[in-house]
Amino acid sequence: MTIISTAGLARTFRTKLGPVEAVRGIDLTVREGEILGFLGPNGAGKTTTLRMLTTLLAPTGGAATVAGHDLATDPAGVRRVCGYVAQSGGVDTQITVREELITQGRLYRLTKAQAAVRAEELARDLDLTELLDRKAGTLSGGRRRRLDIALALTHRPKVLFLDEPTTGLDPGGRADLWDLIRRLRDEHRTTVFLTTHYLDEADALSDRLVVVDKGVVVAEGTPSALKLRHGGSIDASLQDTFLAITGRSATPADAAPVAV
Ligand SMILES: Nc1ncnc2c1ncn2[C@@H]1O[C@H](COP(=O)(O)OP(=O)(O)OP(=O)(O)O)[C@@H](O)[C@H]1O
Repeated sequence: MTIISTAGLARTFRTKLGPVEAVRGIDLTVREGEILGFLGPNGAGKTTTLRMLTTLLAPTGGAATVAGHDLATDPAGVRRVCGYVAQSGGVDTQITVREELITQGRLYRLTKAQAAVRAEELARDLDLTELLDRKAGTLSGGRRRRLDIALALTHRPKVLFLDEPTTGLDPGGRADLWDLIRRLRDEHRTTVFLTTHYLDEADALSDRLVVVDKGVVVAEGTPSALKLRHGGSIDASLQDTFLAITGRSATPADAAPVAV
């Protein structure tokens, strides 16, 4: 079943130097319960698309629905079914993991008691139980990212949007996060829409890939299908395949070692 569908989704920014067509017309579908890897070179329009699909940014053209809710006419409905973890912000905070989780629950209008129960559930699901009474600011990068994901899952969204979730993590932290993302799909049937610059990550995690360049979709399919079609063979690397599709490398923000 289709859970996200976009048609000609577009966003032009007005700047002093003139209009910037960040997203020129994205047509894509995402199926319920899949992990979709959303790839593209720097500046291709990935974050802008994510921000539109999560209602943080209004489109200037086209249309989209998320779990049956129309972006333009029912943004509150879209927000109810989405969780969004933005690129790492490096937030340092003096409050505990438990307090962060409870505050988030309260923002979603849970009672104090419900928010406390939900905090425990989320901590259990995301292996944060031992850390509930630690100050959030003292967590390692990987644990902080797990907390960010826990916060985004407070209202049990059907779709989780992750913008470069493993950037800056060490190999162990990346591997843990991959396991977590797979578990969300397998145990909760959560649809995961993620962007990454790490092609090994996209290859290992994604059920399907959508490649964007200059604000439009330039290729889509399973990792194997894309390798066969664009890389020349099913054994081609995703690096070579990506290069064949876009003419550019995926230019990771830093050269992270491979997690397996
Ligand atoms: N608020 C803004 N005002 C003007 N231009 C913007 C704004 N936000 C993004 N852009 C431009 O839109 C284009 C797409 O940006 P976006 O951040 O969506 O790309 P991206 O694919 O996520 O890039 P990266 O991989 O580097 O994170 C870029 O040229 C960017 O400079």
